[in-house]
Amino acid sequence: MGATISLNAISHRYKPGAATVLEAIDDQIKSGERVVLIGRSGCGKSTLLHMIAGLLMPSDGCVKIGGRQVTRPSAKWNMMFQKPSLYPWMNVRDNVGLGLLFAGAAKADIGERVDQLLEMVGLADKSRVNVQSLSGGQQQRVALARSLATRPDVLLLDEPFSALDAFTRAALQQEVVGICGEMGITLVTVTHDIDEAILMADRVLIMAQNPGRIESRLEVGLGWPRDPASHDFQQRRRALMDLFQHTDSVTPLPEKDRDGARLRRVSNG
Ligand SMILES: Nc1ncnc2c1ncn2[C@@H]1O[C@H](COP(=O)(O)OP(=O)(O)OP(=O)(O)O)[C@@H](O)[C@H]1O
Repeated sequence: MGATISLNAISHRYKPGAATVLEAIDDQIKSGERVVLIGRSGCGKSTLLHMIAGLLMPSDGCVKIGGRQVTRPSAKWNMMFQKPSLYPWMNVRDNVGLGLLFAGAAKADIGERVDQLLEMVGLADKSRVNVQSLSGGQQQRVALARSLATRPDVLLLDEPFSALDAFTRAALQQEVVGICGEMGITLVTVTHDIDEAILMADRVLIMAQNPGRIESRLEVGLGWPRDPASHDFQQRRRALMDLFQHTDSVTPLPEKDRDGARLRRVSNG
């Protein structure tokens, strides 16, 4: 499993004559690679992720997955959002199995696959529980299991852990990276968080805004699992912070954002 993703000369305006949101985006993501898109709010990260998911077509250029142009969503490239968007009237296992049901899988196969997935995400004992009675982190695990059910080649995450507490977030970051590694899934994650980027990426694409573009790239070059307290992790974190600050300095920021940027720089050392 896994598939290459090529971003070919992508530019985008939401309407003819409107501002250019993305300009000349080019990148080749290898099969099984874990890539993080990072950048300031509004630089076009989600727009680009929606294009990879086939939810939005670029004005110019194209996305290819496994060499084929993406023109629509598919169960082979699944997207997970900040809010898990589960069906509140269903229990855990029915939510997880829904994609397989739509894909026409046999009931027995669905049951077996759902059991495996619930085991994988640590929710085997919650199988018959209604999803509304789960914590935010548990609901995200259900969404993760549902995303993995159709054995996707590509998993796309749009800030999926930002609403969770720090401990749950750290556990899920490591789990997702580990599961995608085991299954060979190509993983693209959007985040604002420098630590999350170093924790989850083989390679980080740093985006600048006005118009949105890839300003620089960082090969993280650390093994798995990663220890945020280690010297090497902290060294990569600083390298990414430097690139991020450089990107800020070449991008004129709106006045209202400047204090926030300065504060973040101070607090991140
Ligand atoms: N449906 C839309 N119609 C028109 N403009 C849009 C639409 N969606 C996003 N935009 C604009 O495109 C730009 C990029 O938005 P996008 O959500 O991709 O950025 P982002 O980097 O993901 O931001 P954030 O980190 O805040 O989620 C912004 O200026 C936004 O206002």
